[in-house]
Amino acid sequence: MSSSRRSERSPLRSMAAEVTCKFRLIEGQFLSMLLRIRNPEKTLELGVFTGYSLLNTALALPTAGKLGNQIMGRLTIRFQITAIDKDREAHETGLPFIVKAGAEHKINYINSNAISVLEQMLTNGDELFDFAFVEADKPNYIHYHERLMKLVKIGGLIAYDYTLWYGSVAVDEEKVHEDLKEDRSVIMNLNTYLASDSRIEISQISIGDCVTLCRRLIYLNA
Ligand SMILES: C[S@@+](CC[C@H](N)C(=O)[O-])C[C@H]1O[C@@H](n2cnc3c(N)ncnc32)[C@H](O)[C@@H]1O
Repeated sequence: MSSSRRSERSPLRSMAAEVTCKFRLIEGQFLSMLLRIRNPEKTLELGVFTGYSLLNTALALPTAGKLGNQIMGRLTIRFQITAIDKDREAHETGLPFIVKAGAEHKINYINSNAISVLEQMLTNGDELFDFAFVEADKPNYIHYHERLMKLVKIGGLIAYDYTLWYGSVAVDEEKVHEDLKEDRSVIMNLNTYLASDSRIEISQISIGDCVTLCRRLIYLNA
């Protein structure tokens, strides 16, 4: 892209950045409120980046029980959030803020590809989660969903972020910016998939760029 084209687009980009910040703030408040209402013990986050939603989650979780049980005289830490991301550098950038907020001990950060960690959890038969927040690579959302259907408790919640994809899913394709087109079609497929999945009930919350909440029902399709 030429420098003149770049500078032409910069006001739009800075406006988009400002809108995104506002989205994120409102979404963070929503996430905190949801967690305080649900009071989950064990949560999962796919896609941490610098940890904005992770910090919101950590601060919303109850303090009681953050340190686990006394087992044979030893204090074992029961992590309440398992947070997975392949970008360690981003996590390390945000980590000082998590430490400053006194929330680090609630987090079990795993630097890895999310699918392989979920597969490992299924193989190990790990304890199920009460809540999962998904904001990693959009093309894998459907693959995450299939695994989360087995890793989140019946009655537990899965939240998928960005399910309006900057509003593009509601706009004719020819009017959509080139940069958004690929993930728009991925998100449209996901939305159709979730809407027809009888193992869950869903609610698309028009907050930030939309969060789809899925409550796991009885596992119908064995
Ligand atoms: C939009 S950011 C997440 C934002 C974060 N939840 C927040 O509140 O700031 C997406 C993150 O997903 C991570 N990611 C993308 N694909 C992934 C994968 N296959 N496995 C693990 N992490 C992945 C990226 O490294 C990136 O940090």
